Amino acid sequence: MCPAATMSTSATASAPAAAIARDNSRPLVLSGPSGSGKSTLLTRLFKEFPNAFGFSVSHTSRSPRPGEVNGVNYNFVTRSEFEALIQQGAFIEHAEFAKNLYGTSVQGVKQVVDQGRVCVLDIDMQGVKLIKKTSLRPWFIFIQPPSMTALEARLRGRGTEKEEAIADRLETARAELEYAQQPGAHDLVLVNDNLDETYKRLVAWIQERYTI
Ligand SMILES: Nc1ncnc2c1ncn2[C@@H]1O[C@H](COP(=O)(O)OP(=O)(O)OP(=O)(O)O)[C@@H](O)[C@H]1O
Repeated sequence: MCPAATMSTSATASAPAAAIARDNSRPLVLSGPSGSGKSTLLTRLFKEFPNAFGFSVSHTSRSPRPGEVNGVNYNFVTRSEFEALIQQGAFIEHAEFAKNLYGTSVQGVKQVVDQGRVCVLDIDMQGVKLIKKTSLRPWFIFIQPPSMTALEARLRGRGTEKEEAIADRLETARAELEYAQQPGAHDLVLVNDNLDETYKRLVAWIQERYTI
């Protein structure tokens, strides 16, 4: 994997478009500290290109809530089915929350590709490390906050976390930023200072690699 290109709104470096084969079967992985702007950027992207992208449907062992549809909100399976899938190596990542298992499966990613969409994964650093062990060949984008101070301000400004959770997220962010410094960790590092500029650079980079 090539060293990541780092782009802030003032940088211009990018690989020549002609050198890269467009391949919509390659998943697009977005990672970055909580509060760095992943959801904001993805919301814009899905709105501008409504038919181009899709999220994979996760598996869960929890029961469906009223209105939830199997295969749409989640792939609902029993706990023993979930555990069998773990044994078969079906999951890129899985975790337990409130006594229920949740996971992202290789099959779930392939389903999105089969629907003719680019599969987008918004995952954390552990997920990035795990997906690298699969045969899915994703592109990796890291959304970097301009500074820890800015990240803290955004997390507070969002108003969705308690003070303790903010401290936890900042601690995790330090580890994620450190990992992102390693050569080959990501294909693109986007410093999200000016949102409009970051979004433009994200779209330009995606359009060099996918037909959307
Ligand atoms: N470039 C930017 N400048 C200023 N504020 C921004 C910018 N990008 C995003 N924000 C704001 O920062 C906050 C965090 O962004 P967002 O929720 O998209 O982060 P996230 O990376 O998806 O976090 P999480 O992983 O916790 O879901 C939001 O309130 C968003 O409006």
